[in-house]
Amino acid sequence: MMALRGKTRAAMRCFFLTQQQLRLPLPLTPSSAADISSISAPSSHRFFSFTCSSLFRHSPLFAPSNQAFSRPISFRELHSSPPSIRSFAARGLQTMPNSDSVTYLTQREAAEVDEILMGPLGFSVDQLMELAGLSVATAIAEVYKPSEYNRVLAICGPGNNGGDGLVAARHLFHFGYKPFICYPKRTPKPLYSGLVTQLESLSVPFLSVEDLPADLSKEFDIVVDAMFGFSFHGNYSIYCSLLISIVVILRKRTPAVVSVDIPSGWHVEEGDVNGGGMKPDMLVG
Ligand SMILES: NC(=O)C1=CN([C@@H]2O[C@H](COP(=O)(O)OP(=O)(O)OC[C@H]3O[C@@H](n4cnc5c(N)ncnc54)[C@H](OP(=O)(O)O)[C@@H]3O)[C@@H](O)[C@H]2O)[C@@H](O)CC1
Repeated sequence: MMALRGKTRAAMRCFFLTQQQLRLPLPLTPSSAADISSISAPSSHRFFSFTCSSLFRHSPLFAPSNQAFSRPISFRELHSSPPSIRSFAARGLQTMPNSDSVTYLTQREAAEVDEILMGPLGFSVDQLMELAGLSVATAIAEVYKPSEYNRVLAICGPGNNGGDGLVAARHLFHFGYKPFICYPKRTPKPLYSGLVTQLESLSVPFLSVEDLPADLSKEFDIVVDAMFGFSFHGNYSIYCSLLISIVVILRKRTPAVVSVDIPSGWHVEEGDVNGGGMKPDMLVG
C-alpha cells in the first residue's frame, strides 16, 4: 500500500505493476526505476492507493548482492516465490523518485487510514470507489490499447472490490473499450444498484456464469479480476471457485488478466499462500 502518514496528498497516487515491469533486471538501475515510475497514473488521476504493495510489505529487506536479484523476475515467479523475492515489488516502488513520501501500511494501519479518510476528512465510499475504478481503467488504457485489446470482461464480486470493477467498466466504455460484466452475486445496496443502472444505461451487457463462452479467449481480450479485495477470507465457495477456475484455466490463452487491488484469493499481507489465487498479468492498487 502506498500511503501517507501526515502526507495525504503526496500519497494519493495509483500504482500498477505489469509482467513487463517485473522483468526489469535487478538490482534496479536509475533507468529501470524510471521505467517503473513512468507507469504511475497521471496526476489528474491520482487517488489513494489501497493495498497493492502491502502484499509484499512483510518481506525481509534484500541485499543488492543477493543472487536472487541478479536476474530478471517474472510476475509468475513472483506469485510462487518466497517473501524475499516478493519484496522486489516493494523495492521497485521504493525506488521511485519521490520515494521519501512513500511508506507501507499493514492491513490494520490501512483500516485506520480508511477511518481517517471517511471520518474527519469526509470522503465517502462512493468517492473512493469512483477514483479506484477510474484509476483501474486508466492503468488498463495505459498498457492495453483499445485498438488492440477491445473486449473486456469484468468479473465483479459482491463487495467493494466488485464495485471497483463496475466503475472501471464504465470508464473503459468511455475510453472506447467494449466491456461486459459478470456479476453473479449482486448487492442490493443503492451504491451498487446505481452502478448497475449506469452500465445498463450504456447498454453494457451483463452475462451470467452460464452465459460465459467456453473459450473466453475467443470473446475477450482482457479479463478484469474484481472478485475479491482485502476482505476475502477463508476458502472460495463452490460458486466462486468455478469462476476462478474459468479464469485461471483460460488465462493461458486470455491475452490479459488485470486484478484490482489484490489478486482474488490472495491474503492481503501474506500473498497467494494457498497457491489457488489469481495469477494476473497486471495488478492495479
Ligand atoms: N475500504 C475502502 O475504503 C474502499 C475499498 N475499495 C475496494 O474494496 C475492496 C474491499 O472491499 P470489501 O471490504 O467490500 O471486500 P471485498 O474484498 O470486495 O469482498 C467482500 C465480499 O466478499 C465476500 N467474501 C469474502 N470471502 C469470501 C469467500 N471465501 N467466498 C465467498 N464470498 C466471500 C464477503 O462476504 P461475507 O464474508 O460478508 O459474507 C463480502 O461480500 C478493496 O480491496 C478495494 O478494491 C474501493 O472500492 C474504495 C474504497
